[in-house]
Amino acid sequence: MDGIEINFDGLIGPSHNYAGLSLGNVASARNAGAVSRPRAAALQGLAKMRRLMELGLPQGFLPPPRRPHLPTLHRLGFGGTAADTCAAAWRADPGLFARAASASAMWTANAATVSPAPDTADGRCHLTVANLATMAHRSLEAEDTLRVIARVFGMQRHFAVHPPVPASYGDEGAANHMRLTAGHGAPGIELFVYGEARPGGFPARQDRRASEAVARLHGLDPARTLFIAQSRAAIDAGAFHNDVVAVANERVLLVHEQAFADQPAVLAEIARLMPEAVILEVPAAEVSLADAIGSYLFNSQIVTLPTGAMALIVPAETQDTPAVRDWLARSIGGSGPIDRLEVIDVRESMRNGGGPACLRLRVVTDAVGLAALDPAFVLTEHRWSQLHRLVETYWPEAIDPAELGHADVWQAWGAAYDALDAWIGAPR
Ligand SMILES: N=C(N)NCCC[C@H](NC(=O)CCC(=O)O)C(=O)O
Repeated sequence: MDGIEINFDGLIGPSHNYAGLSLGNVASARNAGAVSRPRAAALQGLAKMRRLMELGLPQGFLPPPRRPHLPTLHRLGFGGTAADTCAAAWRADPGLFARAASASAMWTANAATVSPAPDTADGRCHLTVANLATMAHRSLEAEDTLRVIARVFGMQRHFAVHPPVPASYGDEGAANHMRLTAGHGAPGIELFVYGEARPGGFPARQDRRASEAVARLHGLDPARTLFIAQSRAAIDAGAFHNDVVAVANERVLLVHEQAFADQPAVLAEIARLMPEAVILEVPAAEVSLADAIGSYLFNSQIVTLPTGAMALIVPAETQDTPAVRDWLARSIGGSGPIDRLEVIDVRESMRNGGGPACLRLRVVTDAVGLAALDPAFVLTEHRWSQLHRLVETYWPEAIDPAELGHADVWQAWGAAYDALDAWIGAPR
């Protein structure tokens, strides 16, 4: 198969705010209560998509679901019109309203787990939507995500879309999944990283049983599938997803020395299964876990450019952290496997713990599969400009979380979703 990777970035929604909802995510906790800038946030996300398009890569987007999530507020006993429901929920419990209003679906690395066709038993690309069951605000995403993923990947000859695994087994999607392969279109090995909770420690958000279920649903070869325990040190330092301490692309694995519980055994097993793998292990002595997590070095995208060269798309925060900046200067380019560095600004998302890699769901397909995608969600230069204009027109400039439930705030979001729906062209 001639493998092509397309990234689907989450369009950052008009309700983007800092509510401090994610225990174990240090950036979310640190910025709780700060004023957010939804328009700037969405424009930063769009600029990242544009940069990847300029690098010659296909790019898609997934739209933000409507917030506040009225069905949840109704199920929680708030009723009447939308205005009544929101007013009552905000009055009764602002924290609960904030959960229903979060724009967290922007982090599409948590939308689904994707196994490309060369790895699966039936030769189709399989996607399992994540249940995101561990965090209340994120668990609201699955229903809408399933609907939009089923629409984008509706062509069943090429894609198989699975609903989330039962919520008793937390699944956070591609953020805890990596694939190593000689080339996108060749069979690969798939690595699922799960966490184990420590009493008193931060929550482990990926259940091993959920990962095993996804591997079964996708028809993966057990001999080419690894289930890897995340290190507790990483979880407790704030690596609430594996993609905060590791990232892979084709034959390259970039990983912090303290990412996995039994790292030497894991790396040996990877080398045994895939001798051509190139493992770039960053020693803790050079970049501490705290610096890795603070700068989001590993939440970078590694992409293969049309020339075959690889680029590392890093957040600007990596340049503010001396140990990380120096490691990048030493390690990228030259004789290493990653040829160039692209620094991008997604600071609004970063302040909620979402870097470049969190904002995208990568899907490997081929030219025929690419043509089968719903074109409403694939960007051309023209469609990117239209989306940019729409965000400039409708997205609010700032949100103070202390005012989240005020009617004028959430009503403005409604106008933005209506405009977006009209532009996309059909109900989602
Ligand atoms: N690593 C990946 N792939 N994704 C990042 C997700 C960030 C998200 N932050 C939040 O949900 C914070 C929302 C708030 O506090 O307002 C989370 O913790 O689930």
